[in-house]
Amino acid sequence: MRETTLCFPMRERSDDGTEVLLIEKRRGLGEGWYNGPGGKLEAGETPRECAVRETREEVGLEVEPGALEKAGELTFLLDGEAHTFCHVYRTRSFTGEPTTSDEAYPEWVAVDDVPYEQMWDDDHLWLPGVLEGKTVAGEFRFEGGKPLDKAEFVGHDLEWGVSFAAGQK
Ligand SMILES: Nc1nc2c([nH]c(=O)n2[C@H]2C[C@H](O)[C@@H](COP(=O)(O)OP(=O)(O)OP(=O)(O)O)O2)c(=O)[nH]1
Repeated sequence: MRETTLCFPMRERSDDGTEVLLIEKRRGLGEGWYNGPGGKLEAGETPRECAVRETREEVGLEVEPGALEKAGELTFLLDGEAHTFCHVYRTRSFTGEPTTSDEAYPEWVAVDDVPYEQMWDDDHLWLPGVLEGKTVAGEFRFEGGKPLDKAEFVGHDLEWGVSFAAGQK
C-alpha cells in the first residue's frame, strides 16, 4: 500500500475571508484535478517530513514540520484492497510565495469556492470539514481496476473529531 501526504496551506484575507492553496496537478495520479500539495513518502521519511518536502517541491512554500496540524487519515481502497493511506495536514504558518513547478500550478482559492467538481469524487465529503478545523478518519472505496483515478467511487465511512497519537506523524 502506498503511504502519502496532503498539505493544505491556509491564509486569511482581510476582506475576502479564508483561502486555501490548491494545486492543479500537472501529472501522475489525479492529473488535471485540484488537490493539496503532497505525494508519496520516501524511504526513511516521516509523514510530516514528506508533507514539508512535497510542499516545497511542488509549490515552493517552506513549512515548519511543527506547524503542520494533523487533520486527517484517509484510506483509499481499490477493488477491496488497500491502495493508499494518506495523512492530511493543514497549516497557517509558512514562508514564501507559491510558484509553479513541473508537477503543479498553485492557486489560492476561497474556502467557500473550492472547485469540488474538478477534484476527486470523495473530496467534497471530507475537505470542507478539514478546512473548518475538524479532524477526520475516512475510508473511501473505489472499484473498476487501476489506475485509482479512473475507478468509480462507490462508498465511504467517515468519523469526525478523531484524535491522532501525540508526538507522531
Ligand atoms: N484529495 C484526494 N487525494 C487523493 C485521493 N486519492 C489519492 O490517492 N489521493 C492523493 C494521494 C497522494 O497524496 C496524492 C497524489 O499522489 P502522488 O503524488 O503520490 O501520485 P503520483 O502518481 O503523481 O506520484 P509521483 O509519481 O508524483 O511521485 O493524491 C482522493 O480521493 N482525494
